[in-house]
Amino acid sequence: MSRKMNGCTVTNGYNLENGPCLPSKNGFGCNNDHSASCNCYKRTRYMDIDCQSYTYEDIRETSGFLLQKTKYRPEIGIICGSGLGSLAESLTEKQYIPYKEVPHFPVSTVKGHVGQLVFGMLQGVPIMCMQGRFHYYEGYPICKCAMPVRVMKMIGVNYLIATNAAGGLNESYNVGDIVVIKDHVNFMGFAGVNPLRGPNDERFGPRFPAVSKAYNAELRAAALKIGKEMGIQNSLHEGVYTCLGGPNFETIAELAAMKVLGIDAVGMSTVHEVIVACHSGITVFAFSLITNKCLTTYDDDDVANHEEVMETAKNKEDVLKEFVSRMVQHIQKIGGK
Ligand SMILES: O=P(O)(O)O[C@H]1O[C@H](CO)[C@@H](O)[C@H]1O
Ligand SMILES: Nc1nc2[nH]cnc2c(=O)[nH]1
Repeated sequence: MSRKMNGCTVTNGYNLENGPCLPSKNGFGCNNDHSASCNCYKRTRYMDIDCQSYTYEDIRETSGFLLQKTKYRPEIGIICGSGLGSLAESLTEKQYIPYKEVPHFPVSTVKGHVGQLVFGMLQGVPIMCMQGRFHYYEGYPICKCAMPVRVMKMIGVNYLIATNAAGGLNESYNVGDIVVIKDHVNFMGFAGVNPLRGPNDERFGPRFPAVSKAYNAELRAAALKIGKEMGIQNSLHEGVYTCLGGPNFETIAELAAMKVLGIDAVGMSTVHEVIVACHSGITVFAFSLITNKCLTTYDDDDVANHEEVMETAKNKEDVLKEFVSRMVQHIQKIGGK
């Protein structure tokens, strides 16, 4: 059945003359060029849900809302990992904005992720902090999990500190250690699950971004120096992180395979955020707290569990607050406001 929609002749949702055509959910229609910036291209049925990302205008609406709500103009953003929400509590003059009040924002569904933005000051520096992140296993498309990073960028953030809880696969790691991430293996990306999949709006960044230097070398070196100054150098490492889709923890065979690939820490987050940060020109520093040792033999009695993850995070909150606070001080020194 054919009818006119947004200036296109549409048959069963498809514009047979010019390609697929549907109105966007906002009611903005096709502008007939069917380019990546055309709403009909972005909101069409031929594209699967993982590609139906937020438009530039959506992100502008979200950041505009936040800029109106807060007096802060942060250049540094922090994402708190599982059980690491207390990092936001070290900010002073805090302003909380629950995700559910922010236009287009997903909401947190995981224990240990409060689900609010915290604006405030740390070391005299304005900070935007996510107390709760989004994971693929929660059911959000991966581009939506990474969407807040684009919002950060539009607000003026140039440095991202991404934190996470992870299983230690490297045998030299102990529970409670910190791993400065020097690189990642994007397993989900191997299967095409990538936050940049879908039409690319060049205003966000290039179609084919390089990510081989995603984890800033200068900040990594600074982190190791700060670790020494804090006297925690024996429990501080540099390593390779990977994100699996979750929500189940790994099998013994999966962990054995990952070990061969040189992976040191295993989690279910961060990689999508780092890719989007890199795409938009944000400088990244990321670290894992090793909340549990990956169990790599069949005769281990234990099994991985989220309670242990949360408990370890709680036990390490003071040292992590100090570590992050010193990193912020360093970033401010080298250029972040
Ligand atoms: O990566 P963050 O959010 O720190 O959380 C990690 O801890 C949870 C599992 O206990 C998973 O969500 C995993 O990704
Ligand atoms: N995938 C994964 N995520 C984690 N988050 C915290 N610990 C773990 C773990 O052992 N595996």
